[in-house]
Amino acid sequence: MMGSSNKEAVDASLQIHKQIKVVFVMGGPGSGKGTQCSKIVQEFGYTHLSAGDLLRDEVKSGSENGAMIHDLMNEGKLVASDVIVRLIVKAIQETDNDKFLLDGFPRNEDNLKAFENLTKIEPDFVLYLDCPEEEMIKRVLSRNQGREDDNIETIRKRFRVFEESTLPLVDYYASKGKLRRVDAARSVEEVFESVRAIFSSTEVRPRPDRHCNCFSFLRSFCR
Ligand SMILES: Nc1ncnc2c1ncn2[C@@H]1O[C@H](COP(=O)(O)OP(=O)(O)OP(=O)(O)O)[C@@H](O)[C@H]1O
Ligand SMILES: Nc1ccn([C@H]2C[C@H](O)[C@@H](COP(=O)(O)O)O2)c(=O)n1
Ligand SMILES: [Mg+2]
Repeated sequence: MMGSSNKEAVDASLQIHKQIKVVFVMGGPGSGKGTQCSKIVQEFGYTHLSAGDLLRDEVKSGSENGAMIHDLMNEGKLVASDVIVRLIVKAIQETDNDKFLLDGFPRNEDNLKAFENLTKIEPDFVLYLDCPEEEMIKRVLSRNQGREDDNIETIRKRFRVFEESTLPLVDYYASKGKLRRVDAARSVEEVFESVRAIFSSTEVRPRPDRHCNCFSFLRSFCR
């Protein structure tokens, strides 16, 4: 066991010392979080951090937590908050970008508290991909990405965890006015139309007319 002062020192070294913008991307298993995040990355330049992928990479790396993470994921259960939060913070520290999509995080209140305690970061907003369970089950069962937890028994458990632990957080962000809900039961492109509108409205864009005027003034001055 790590002594408490030693643990505080490790926590301090994990703090994020840069101004960053974070968007939480929430939705049930198979709602399309990963799919939409890839498109947001292409169009808006975010870095995509999938909590599930970070855990799967940790299992593959053969780390001391790997076996424990593997077993929990295959039972459809959640991994301890400090484990996933440390992986997310490390990934943010190692990335030279200032805006991040946290896909599949937070999954419960304890995840959120651990993240807030360590980083003091509040999400700009929360994107929620709202999809009926039958559609999500259909998508996950035909995903074919070799995920061990994509079997009907584990999927059912993942849905129960989503309903019991994650949906209350969705309601919490709705009550704070931070939730951006999208109907995810449409085609990938239709869903992205709605997602694009949300991200476009939050981007601070340079005012091109002012820049153009400034450059044309400089050009005429140098002639
Ligand atoms: N709008 C959509 N319509 C039809 N299929 C979709 C749509 N969005 C994603 N899919 C497909 O559904 C499957 C699940 O999508 P994706 O992996 O993006 O979901 P996810 O929310 O990240 O799931 P998980 O929480 O299990 O990681 C993939 O095979 C993907 O290609
Ligand atoms: N905050 C998190 C995120 C994910 N997990 C575990 C449990 C999930 O079933 C699994 C796969 O996640 P997905 O790729 O479906 O987003 O990872 C967790 O314990 N805590
Ligand atoms: Mg995913």
